[in-house]
Order: sequence, then C-alpha cells, then structure tokens
Amino acid sequence: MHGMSRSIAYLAWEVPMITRRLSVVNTCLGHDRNFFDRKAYIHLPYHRSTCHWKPVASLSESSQAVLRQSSISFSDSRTRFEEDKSLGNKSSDHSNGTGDTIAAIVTPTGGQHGAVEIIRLSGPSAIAIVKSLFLPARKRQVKKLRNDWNPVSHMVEYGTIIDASGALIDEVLVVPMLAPRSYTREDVIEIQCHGGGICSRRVLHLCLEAGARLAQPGEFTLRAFLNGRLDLSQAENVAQLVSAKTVSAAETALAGLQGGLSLLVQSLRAECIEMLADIDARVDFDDELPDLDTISLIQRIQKAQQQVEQALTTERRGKLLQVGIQVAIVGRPNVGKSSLLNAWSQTNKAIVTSVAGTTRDVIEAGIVVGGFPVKLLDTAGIRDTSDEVESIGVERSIVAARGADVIVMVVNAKDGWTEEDTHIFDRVLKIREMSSRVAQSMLVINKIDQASASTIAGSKFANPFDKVVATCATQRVGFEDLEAAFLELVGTGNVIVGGKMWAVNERQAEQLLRASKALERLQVSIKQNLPMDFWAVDIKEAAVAFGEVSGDDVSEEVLSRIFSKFCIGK
Ligand SMILES: Nc1nc2c(c(=O)[nH]1)N(C=O)[C@@H](CNc1ccc(C(=O)N[C@@H](CCC(=O)O)C(=O)O)cc1)CN2
Ligand SMILES: Nc1nc2c(ncn2[C@@H]2O[C@H](COP(=O)(O)OP(=O)(O)OP(=O)(O)O)[C@@H](O)[C@H]2O)c(=O)[nH]1
Ligand SMILES: [Mg+2]
Repeated sequence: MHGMSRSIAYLAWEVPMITRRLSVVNTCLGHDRNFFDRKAYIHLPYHRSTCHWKPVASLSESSQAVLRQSSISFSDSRTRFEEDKSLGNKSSDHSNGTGDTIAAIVTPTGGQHGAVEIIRLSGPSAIAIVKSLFLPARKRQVKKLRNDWNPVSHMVEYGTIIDASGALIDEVLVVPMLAPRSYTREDVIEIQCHGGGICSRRVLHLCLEAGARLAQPGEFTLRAFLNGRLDLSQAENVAQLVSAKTVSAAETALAGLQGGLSLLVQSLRAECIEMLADIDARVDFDDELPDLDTISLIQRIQKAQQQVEQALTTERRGKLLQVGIQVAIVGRPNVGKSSLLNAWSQTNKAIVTSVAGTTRDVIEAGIVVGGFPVKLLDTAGIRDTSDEVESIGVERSIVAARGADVIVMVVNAKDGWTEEDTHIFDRVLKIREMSSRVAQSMLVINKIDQASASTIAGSKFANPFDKVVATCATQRVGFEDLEAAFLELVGTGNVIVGGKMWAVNERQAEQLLRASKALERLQVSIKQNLPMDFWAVDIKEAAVAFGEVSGDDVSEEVLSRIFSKFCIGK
C-alpha cells in the first residue's frame, strides 16, 4: 500500500468471502463513493449488492494481497484505475459457478409419473449439449442436421431427440432460456419429454454423456443465488414453497420469494453499513469531520431494532405453517376420542365402537385449520390394563402426547370428572413438564347430548387447561368453537392468519435475534459514552447478522446446509 496516505481516504468495497470456490478476489476500489457510483471499479468475479466501505489499510489481509497483485496504482493522487486483465478473466470463469453444466429431471421421478416430464440443463454448455441431441422439426432443409438449431430465448421449439447413432429417443418440446434471462441467469434449456419415466431418463442420460453433470439437490437455485437472481432468504422460500402443505403456507413462502423479507433485511443492512461508515470515518479521521449527532443515531438504531423485532414476530406462524401442528387426543377409554378425530377430520379413519379399549394404535388424520396443516393423533384410551396389546397402545398414547404441540384431553359430560381423569391429567401434566416443547392443552367435554358440560367446565378441574370446549362428536356439535379455540391457542401473534405475509424461518430468526441484541448493546454503548470502537463492534455484528439472512455474508457451510435440503432439480 505504498504511497497511500490516510488523508486521501481511499475507500474499498470489501465483499465478504462467500465460498472458497468463488475465489478470494473480493475487493474493489473507489476513489470516493461518487467514483464508485460511476462504475469505475474492478469487475468482481462475484459481488452482491451491499458491501462494506473501508479505508484500504483496514482491509483484510487477503483483500490487501489481492490489491497488491492487481495493477491498481495507489500512488497517484488522481488515481489510475486499471482493470486487471487476469482479474477480468477470472471474473468470466466464475460468473457461472463452477463452470460446468448441470442437468436433472425436474418433474417427480419416484412414485407417480406425469404425462410430460422435464429435463433442465443449466450452464455454459447447455446449448451445445442440446444441439448435439436435438433435431428441430421446423428446419426447412430437406436433410435435417444435428447442430443445426439456433435457440431463441423463451421460444418453444418442437422436434426430436436422437442418440449418437441417430436413433430416435423421444419426440419433445425444447425451451431455451438464454443467459441472463433465466432462473439461474445461465443458459438454461428445458426438454419436455413424454412421461412415464423411461423417455426422460434416456434423454437425461444422453445429456450426461454429452458432457452435463447431474445436478445436486438445490443446485439450480444455488446458482440463481450465486448469480444474484435471488438472495438467500428468497432461495429458502423457494424450498418452503415447494414443500408447503397448505395454501397459506404456500402464500407465505411466495410472499418471501417475492422479496418482502429481502427488502427489509437489505435496507437494515444498508442502514447499519451507513452508520458504520459514519462511525468508522470518525474513528479514522476524527479531527476532520463534524461530531456525530448521537440523538439521531440512537433514533435510527431504535427504528431498525423495532423493524427487526416485528419481523421476529412472524417466526412462530411461519414454523406452524411449514411444519404443521401436532395434536394428540388423549383421555379415558370410551369418552369419544376416535369419534372426535373422525368428526373433526370428517373421515372414518378411526374405528368407533361402544367397547372401551377399541383404539390400540395411534391413528393419524391430516386436516387444515385456519390455513395451518394440523396432524390429529387419536390414541388408545389411557388406563391400567393387563391386556398386552392395549398396554402397548397406552404407551404409544403417552409418546404421542409427549411429541405433540397441543394436547387435547377428552372427558365425558355424562360421567363427569372421574378419578381416572385426574390420573390421566397428572400424566399429561407430567408430560408437559418433561417435554422440551411446551405443549398447550385443551379440555374437550364430549357427549354433551347426554349431560351438560357446565359441571366439569365450572369445576376446578377445568382451570389448568388453556382452553375448554364442549362437543357432541357423534352429531358434530361444537366443532366451530373447537376450531376457534384451537386457533386462539396456537396464537399467531399479531399477523393476519392466511394473509399474504412472509414469515422468517428458524435460521433467519436466529440471525435477526442476534442483530437485535447487537443493536440493543449498541444503544447502551452510545448512551454510556463508550469509545466509538465499541460502537463499531456491535454495529458490525448486526450488519453481519443481516448479511447471514440475505446471504451477503454467509459461510459455505451454511450455504451447503441450506441447499442440501432442497430436492433434486430445484
Ligand atoms: N418450466 C419451468 N417452470 C417453472 C420454473 C422453471 O424453471 N421451469 N420455475 C423455476 O423455479 C418457476 C418459475 N420461475 C422462473 C423464474 C424466472 C425465469 C426466467 O426465465 N426469468 C427471466 C425473465 C424472462 C423474461 O425476461 O421474460 C429473468 O429473470 O431474467 C423462469 C422461471 C416455476 N415454473
Ligand atoms: N351420545 C354420544 N355418544 C358418543 C359421543 N361421542 C362418542 N360417542 C360414543 O361413545 C362410544 C365410544 O366412542 P369412541 O370414539 O370409540 O371412544 P374412544 O375414546 O375412542 O374409546 P377408546 O378407543 O376405547 O379409547 C361410541 O359408541 C360412540 O358412538 C357423543 O358425543 N355423544
Ligand atoms: Mg378410540
């Protein structure tokens, strides 16, 4: 960094290293911000929208090393910016990830096959590979030739796929989406084959022989992320969208995919970086700049923190939408648990008889309540029994209750609250205490056609339950109240149920919480008049946490953990 004096105030645009594969050249120079705005900067192999302004001298070792290797001169006060040729070349190598072309069948492969199946290719050789297999029907020439196809982006082409010997493999439609107008921003070609599993596999095989590599789970979306088409939170919403089990879950994921959360996090991160720049500048050049207005700074921080806290309130709803809610129905034999499951799910899944001890195994029924996927678990009536099969069933009831989010205990209005009920209640409560998940509880007083529910509902026995509802399962009475109470119980915070509102996932919430804590500490540091270096530490922490959400500042490990959960072809 010879010749560089601090007063020239070179600023560098340091991009955190995203993946090792994506090289260490993360640095870019600007004479000042305006200069940068005029795009006089080195083209980076990989850069995302918001980064971190720093004096060159404070850059990381590796970034400084890159600068030293490049031909940028620091000695001239007017600054010559030269684009280093080797950097430029690297840049194009990396613009498509590893440079290879990936392929996968993107329609379902196991189980049921559809009428049409799609193979997707993405990468620099996608066109060449398809050219070598595809004979467009449209060509007017009498003699059809291989390699004689000129793809037009987003124009469907009809033709045939042939193998190396010229044998017909399938009659297909081909859709080219040329870079950067594609999902991955690379050249993407989709081949629509006949369904049934054979054609698509043969075509995929030909693509692989022609030089494509089988895509890993989530690799198309990973490329979309690496090429800046989606940020990380949007990519996570792609996975959530395709695994959504209800309309509300899908709508929530879609809202995230459309960028609601991304925009918020982006602006929060930009805000942090701006505040950090103000603070850093005063740490470095304190004598030349006016004092910071700490009152307005604290206001900015408070506003940011409020936005983070608000985003955090969406987590519970998001989790319940994505994962669903497990409800264990427990109680004495013959109180009507199976009848309740059948009535609630409007099925006949569970066997109902007047014999106590009918249900032996856990019976599941999936329903949707207020947009949330709910799994009802009907269980064997809990009692002391010498019957071997029944006692195993009772054990399973306890296990089901232990894993449930909501425990519904059913009692019988006619019998009133019995000693056995107390016994079960104790066991249910014990389960609640032992469980790491805090289950909520609901008392359902059933068979209200035979006796009034008020005796139990008004007794001390009802008090410990979060909700009390009266039903007649055989006539499907009380189920509206049951659902309303249930929704209140799972409480979705102040977010509209079923609204088109994004939600944060667990990983995002973890980072937002980290940011919120850092912003909290920051306010304390400012109020206590601690040195500005301390402020910088906290604000950096918040910026990094936001960067973890957006993917601007994320390790390869986290990336591979996220993308490995995708399905193949996504
Ligand atoms: N056949 C097919 N259907 C699909 C997908 C796909 O990849 N293939 N998608 C995959 O998940 C989803 C749609 N997502 C997509 C997103 C962007 C582009 C795309 O080509 N974007 C261009 C805009 C094209 C234009 O300019 O008209 C771009 O953003 O530049 C394609 C699909 C759902 N349906
Ligand atoms: N009158 C009336 N009978 C009901 C009601 N709910 C269930 N029953 C009857 O009560 C009996 C037992 O119902 P189940 O649903 O099998 O009871 P369970 O709690 O699952 O019993 P186990 O599986 O043995 O633990 C059946 O004859 C049902 O028809 C109700 O609300 N009113
Ligand atoms: Mg039963």
